[in-house]
Amino acid sequence: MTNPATVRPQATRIDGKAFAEKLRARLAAEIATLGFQPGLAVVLVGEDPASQVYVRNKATQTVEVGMRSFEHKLPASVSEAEVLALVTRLNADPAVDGILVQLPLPPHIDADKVLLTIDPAKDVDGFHPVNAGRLATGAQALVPCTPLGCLMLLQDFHGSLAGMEAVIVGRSNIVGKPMAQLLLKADCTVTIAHSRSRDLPALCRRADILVAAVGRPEMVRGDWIKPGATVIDVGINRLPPDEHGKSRLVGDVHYGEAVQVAGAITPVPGGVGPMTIACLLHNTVTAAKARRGV
Ligand SMILES: NC(=O)C1=CN([C@@H]2O[C@H](COP(=O)(O)OP(=O)(O)OC[C@H]3O[C@@H](n4cnc5c(N)ncnc54)[C@H](OP(=O)(O)O)[C@@H]3O)[C@@H](O)[C@H]2O)C=CC1
Ligand SMILES: Nc1nc(=O)c2c([nH]1)NC[C@@H]1CN(c3ccc(C(=O)N[C@@H](CCC(=O)O)C(=O)O)cc3)C=[N+]21
Ligand SMILES: [Mg+2]
Repeated sequence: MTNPATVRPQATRIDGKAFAEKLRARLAAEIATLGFQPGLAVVLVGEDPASQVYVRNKATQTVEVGMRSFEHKLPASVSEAEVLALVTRLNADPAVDGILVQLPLPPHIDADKVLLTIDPAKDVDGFHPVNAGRLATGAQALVPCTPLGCLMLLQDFHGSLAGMEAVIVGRSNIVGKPMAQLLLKADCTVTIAHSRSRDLPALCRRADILVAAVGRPEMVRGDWIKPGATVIDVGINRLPPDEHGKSRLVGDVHYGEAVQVAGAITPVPGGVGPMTIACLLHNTVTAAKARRGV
C-alpha cells in the first residue's frame, strides 16, 4: 500500500505557450497605438533546418503583431566581411529597430565580432557587451530574450522571488549568465553551476528555483529536485528518430520524473521556447520606442 504521506500531487505545468500568446496580444494592442511600425531584421547564415524553422516562426509572429519583418538569408559560404557589411547597413536603416543575427554562425565567421558590430540600441537579443554590462550594473538594458521569458514566467507564478534560492545549471552568455543577473536583481540567492561543478545533484537539491540550460537531454533527474521546487527547463534537444521514425523534442530535465517531485515545471515544447520569441518582439517594441523617442 502507498503511504499517503509520500504521495505528492503532480507539479503545476507552467504554460509558456499560453503566456506568450497573451504577451503577443498585449504587444499587438500597443503597436496599434504607436503610429509607426517597429521593424525587426533577422539575419540567417547557412541552411541549418532547425534555425530555418525558428527564423520562419519569428517572421510570422513579427508580422502577426503588426511589425515589419526583414529577413536576410545568406549562404553558409558568405564571408565575414559581407556579414559585417550587412549589419552596418541595418544599423543605418531607419526602418530597422531591432537586429537579430541567428546563432550559431559558421566557424569561419567570428560571432563576437558580428555581435560587437550591432548597434547596442538595436541589439534586441541583448548579446552586445554594452547591454550585458548594463544588465550587470543595473542600468537600463536590452535583456536576452530567453532569460527574460523565464523571469516573466517565474514572476507570474510566484509574485515576489525575494529570498529564494536559485540554482542555474549552465553559464553561457546567452542564457545562464544573464539569467543569474535577472534573478539576482529579483533578490534571489543565486548559484551558477557548470560542467566543472562538483556534486551537481546536491547543488540542484538546494534550489527553490532550478533553471536548466545545459543542452543535455533529460540530464536533470527527479531526485535532483527539492520537493515543491519550481523547475524552468530551457533545453531544446531533438532526439534522433525512434523505431517508428519519430524524433522527439526534450528538455534538459527528465520531465516524467521531475513532474512527480517539483511544485511547478515548464514543459518542452510549450514552455520557455515560445516565451523567447514573444520577448524578442517585446524587446523590438522597447528598442523602437527608445530610438524614436516615444
Ligand atoms: N528555449 C529557448 O528559447 C532556448 C533554448 N536553448 C537551449 O538551452 C540549452 C543551453 O543553451 P546554451 O546556453 O546556448 O548552451 P551552451 O552550450 O552555450 O552552454 C551550456 C552550459 O552547460 C554547461 N554544461 C554542459 N554539460 C554539463 C554537465 N554535464 N554538467 C553541468 N553543466 C554542463 C556548460 O558548462 P561549461 O561552461 O563548463 O562548458 C555550459 O555552461 C540548449 O539545449 C539550447 O538548445 C538555448 C537558447 C534559447
Ligand atoms: N541570435 C539568436 N537568438 C536566439 O534567441 C536564438 C538563436 N540565435 N539561436 C538558436 C536559439 C534557440 N532559440 C529558440 C527559440 C524558440 C524556440 C521555440 O519556439 N520552441 C518551441 C517549439 C520548438 C520546435 O517544435 O522545434 C517550444 O519550445 O515549444 C526554441 C528555441 C532561440 N535562439
Ligand atoms: Mg534569445
